[in-house]
Amino acid sequence: MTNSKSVVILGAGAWGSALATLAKANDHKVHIWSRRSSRTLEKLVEDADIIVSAVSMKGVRDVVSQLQGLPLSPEIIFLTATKGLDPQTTCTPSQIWQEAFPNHPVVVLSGPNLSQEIQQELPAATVVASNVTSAAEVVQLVFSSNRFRVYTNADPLGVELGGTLKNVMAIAAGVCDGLQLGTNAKAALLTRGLTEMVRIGVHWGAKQETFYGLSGLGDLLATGNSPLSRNYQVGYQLACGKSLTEILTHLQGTAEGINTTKVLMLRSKQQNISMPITEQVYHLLQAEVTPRQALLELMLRDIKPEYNE
Ligand SMILES: NC(=O)C1=CN([C@@H]2O[C@H](COP(=O)(O)OP(=O)(O)OC[C@H]3O[C@@H](n4cnc5c(N)ncnc54)[C@H](O)[C@@H]3O)[C@@H](O)[C@H]2O)C=CC1
Ligand SMILES: O=C(CO)COP(=O)(O)O
Repeated sequence: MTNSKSVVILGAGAWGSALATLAKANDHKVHIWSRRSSRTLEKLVEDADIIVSAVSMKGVRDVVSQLQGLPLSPEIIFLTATKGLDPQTTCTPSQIWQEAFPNHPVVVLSGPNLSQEIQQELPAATVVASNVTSAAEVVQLVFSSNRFRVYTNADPLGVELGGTLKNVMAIAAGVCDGLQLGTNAKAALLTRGLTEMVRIGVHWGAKQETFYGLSGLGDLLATGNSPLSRNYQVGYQLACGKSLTEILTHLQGTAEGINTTKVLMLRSKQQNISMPITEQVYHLLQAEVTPRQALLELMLRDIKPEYNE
């Protein structure tokens, strides 16, 4: 197949494996690399067309610096699928990739994509976003199929922040369900959660409308309503009385929302952005409030108009 691409996926976790399945099903040559791989990164990326980063946030700087020392073809497209924020700089993963590889196109992939459903071959849709449209279109072709519908978007920051900020709201949604607060409360939480995501995202330079698409609202609905989401599980189990340490001992994989909440708190304080839900999730994760106290704090805030806060 002439359009077959060589795709190297960094990270053999749940998401890296699911992305590998999708690209392989389209007859692309796929190699997965992990810290435990026997093949060296240098050998693997030799003929790569696309390097996909599907490591968790804590591994991003590490893999970036490993690649920086290697001779890479100038044609290589970097695709980042990590949903997190750098604790040191508050940068997004794509900003880290772009800074390290300024002459390569960087594409962001994000959407309502619970990996277990994708591995079960259930249908899903996602977004690939880049400042370089042609690179986003190459990635779109690599992953599109009759069970994975891929849209392009020209707002990489908005697409990336949609998938990242929603993890904090997914923790809150898990709390809401764990406390059995009902459908009205859940609808209110997700709607006000989206408002909060838009507020911070737009302040950081993303486009408002991006948050109403698949990577914002779409992912918020998926993870805020699914026990398959690790972030939702953290919130749900906190509401059931477990400690964060206990939850993390048994959790399969990474719940990025925990780190993201801390980074958001730091940045929103510096920039004076109001983020009441994120703030309560933060206090809850620090064990400074109980789930019920966090709920009361939110319900008893000053009353105000729905918009123009
Ligand atoms: N699982 C899912 O449904 C989805 C996950 N994501 C995002 O993808 C990222 C990865 O998630 P999962 O695969 O689910 O997590 P996971 O915990 O299953 O896997 C994380 C991977 O990162 C690797 N890693 C961590 N630190 C590293 C380092 N220093 N060097 C090399 N590799 C390192 C781990 O070895 C592991 O392979 C997260 O940011 C997550 O938010 C995005 C969409 C869907
Ligand atoms: O981002 C995801 C689905 O789109 C995965 O959510 P969790 O990381 O909470 O499992």
